[in-house]
Amino acid sequence: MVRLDRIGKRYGRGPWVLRDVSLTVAPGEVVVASGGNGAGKSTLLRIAAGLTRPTSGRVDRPASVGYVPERFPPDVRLSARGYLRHLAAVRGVPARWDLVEALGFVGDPDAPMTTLSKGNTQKVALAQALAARDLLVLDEPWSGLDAAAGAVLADLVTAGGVAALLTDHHGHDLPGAREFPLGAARGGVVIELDRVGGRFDDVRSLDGVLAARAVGGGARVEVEPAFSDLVLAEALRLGCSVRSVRS
Ligand SMILES: Nc1ncnc2c1ncn2[C@@H]1O[C@H](COP(=O)(O)OP(=O)(O)OP(=O)(O)O)[C@@H](O)[C@H]1O
Repeated sequence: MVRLDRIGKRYGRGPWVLRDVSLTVAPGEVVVASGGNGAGKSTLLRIAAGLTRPTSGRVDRPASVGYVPERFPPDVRLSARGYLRHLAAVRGVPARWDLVEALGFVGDPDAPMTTLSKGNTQKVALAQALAARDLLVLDEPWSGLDAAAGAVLADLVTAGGVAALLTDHHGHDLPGAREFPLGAARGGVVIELDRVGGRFDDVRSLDGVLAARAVGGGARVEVEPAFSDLVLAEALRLGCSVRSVRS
């Protein structure tokens, strides 16, 4: 499990990005950090993974942590197989090429990573992280994945039994996942919708939507308070029904 206790973070003398944030993610639990752009989600994940030091507060993290950054470093010269082997050796975990295959990798495993497509690069990055034994920290892990790989990833994250902390701008449906709102989303209005179905992307892209998550056939949407009437009206116009509104 990972425990963040009253974490604060500011970069240099800049404003506080995180203040007094406490979060525990237990084994088998999936937590999705949510909030608008700049709310501090990636910062929180980097702190949880041990890549950024908090300015205040304390972090207890387990030994075996897998991390996927929002953007894959562009200068990795290794092949896909070489990269996986290298990171597995560094982290003391097995090199799980089977996970790369499960995600539907297409390409030459021995070609340089720089020649792979974005989605196939992401599959290799995910596979090295998913080999971790205790904690997964995944920043926008669906980025670049096709629908089939995205569904496999959702299964791997929820069935793994390890603690998982992630971000997901696209609001994938992850059964049992808990949301952890940050920044502006804390003051947002939460609207729960039914009968969203295939119109999820239309709802998510409405003006004023800070975060949106598919839940079954519906959605949970966090909205800037000034836009809540507009979002409600547009959601109804799209054919959704409103289950609840909370501010
Ligand atoms: N290395 C850095 N140096 C200075 N400021 C930074 C650094 N990294 C992040 N920040 C600032 O911290 C704030 C939070 O950034 P962060 O990337 O954690 O937000 P986020 O919620 O992940 O945003 P997004 O949804 O846009 O990815 C932003 O104002 C950002 O400019």
